[in-house]
Amino acid sequence: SPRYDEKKERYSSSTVGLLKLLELEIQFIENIKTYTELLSAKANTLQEFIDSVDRGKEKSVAEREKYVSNPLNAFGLMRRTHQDFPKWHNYINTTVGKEQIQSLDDLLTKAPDSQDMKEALAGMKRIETIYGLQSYDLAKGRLQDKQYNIQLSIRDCLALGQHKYQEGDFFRASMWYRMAIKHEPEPYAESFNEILGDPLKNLKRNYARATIIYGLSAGNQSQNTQQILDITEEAIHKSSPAELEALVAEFLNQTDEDIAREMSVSEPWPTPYEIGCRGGFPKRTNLVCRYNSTTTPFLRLAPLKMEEVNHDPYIVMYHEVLSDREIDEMKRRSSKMSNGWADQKEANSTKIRDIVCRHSWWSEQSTIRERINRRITDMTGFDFAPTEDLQVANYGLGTHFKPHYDYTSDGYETPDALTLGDRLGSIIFYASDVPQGGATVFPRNRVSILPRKGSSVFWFNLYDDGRPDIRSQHSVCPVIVGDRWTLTKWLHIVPQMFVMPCKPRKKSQGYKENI
Ligand SMILES: O=C(O)CCC(=O)C(=O)O
Ligand SMILES: [Fe+2]
Repeated sequence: SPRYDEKKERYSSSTVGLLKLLELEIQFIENIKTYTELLSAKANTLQEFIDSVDRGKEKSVAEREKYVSNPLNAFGLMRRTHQDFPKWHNYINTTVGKEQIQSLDDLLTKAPDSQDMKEALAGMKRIETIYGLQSYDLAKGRLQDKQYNIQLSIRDCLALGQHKYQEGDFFRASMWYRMAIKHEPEPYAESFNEILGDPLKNLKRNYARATIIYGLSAGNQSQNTQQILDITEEAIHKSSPAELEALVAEFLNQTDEDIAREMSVSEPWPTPYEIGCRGGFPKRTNLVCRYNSTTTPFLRLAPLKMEEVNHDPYIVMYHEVLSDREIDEMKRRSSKMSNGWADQKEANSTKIRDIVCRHSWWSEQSTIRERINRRITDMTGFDFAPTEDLQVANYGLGTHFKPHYDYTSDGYETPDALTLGDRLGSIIFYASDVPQGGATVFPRNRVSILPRKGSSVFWFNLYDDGRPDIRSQHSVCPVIVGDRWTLTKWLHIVPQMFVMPCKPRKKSQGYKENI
């Protein structure tokens, strides 16, 4: 596959990008609307011409003879065919809406490329698998316990099925083909299929194929995938169209729920990360909320609302620490965003990278940035220059951050690491609410935090003696519904030398050597 083009506009990985894509579609349709109006105007004019010279009345030879026998008719006929015909011919030959066609050409160059489409498919797959959602719910606008008045089209279901098939996920491929088959006919299918292709072509065959492959591989671990593909191909090849039709009818006779349950028996158990994303961690009862008025002298005047999230390792939230005005300004100052990768180690690989979100460094000097940096010092007691950069992130379609560690020994190349040392602590400000999905999960501590606009979460990545604490592993669950914005600050160890006492490490902390 082609190398990733870093400079190309990415739409799928952030709501900022998706808004640009929506704008692109609006402009595309606007141009077609104008083009269609011009096309209708031309057709109207031609209809007026037809009406003005309607020759329908002179049907028989006798009538025609009578018509041309009159000099007034004969002269008119001569003049029209000599003078007017070439002009009508010219008119017909003129291209309608040249300007609009040019604009459509230009807009097409900005359309998402295949990488962008792959990222969107990967995002949809994350929403489906990490939350354990069913295709029949997704297809009908049901996301978890919320029903939306949105339906996927036949072509949407088909594209999702084809993606799963290519990925070798035959269970979900089969389910999505099934959704496409069961989809009610779409309006204008006859004319649209001429242009877009018929989505039902070979669909039943592909449904049967995916279902058989899944059935064979679920019940038979001894054969390899290629053997199973060959056996399936032979079986399908041998079946008559009527036999294939009967087989599909048999599958379709079962309910979606039954067939999904039957087929999902060999699906793996959810991982702790997935359980956290699904809200499956037990509720905590031994935690308190209080006002923090001790970290810095300033806080004695303006205490912060603090909520304990976890005692060991220490994870804490602060509420009402970022105002709407600050959020607006933060967004205004972060227009140029680039893709982040969930797996930095594969940064040079040509295969599709796991997109996190779009982010940018807020590196321009501003009083508001200094104010937020000072607030971080108030919250954490950490010392650093109030002119340090902050990172802004915006998530998109099913984008996520898989479980990782913020300390540099996990392979993150940070330019600051050499001068500032490792990332001792991390603080995330939530700059938006996220209605569904997008939790920050600490799988090893069974902690799941739902983003709340204006709140922040703070934790340590290292033990007191500076060694990595694997319990700080955390992740961002895929966003299902919402516009997730965050502001991140990594707190480095070197500037803390005079603030943090260097305590010996406790043996009881489950410390693991060199991970
Ligand atoms: O946004 C979040 O909740 C966490 C982000 C994160 O882990 C990171 O940027 O390193
Ligand atoms: Fe992180």
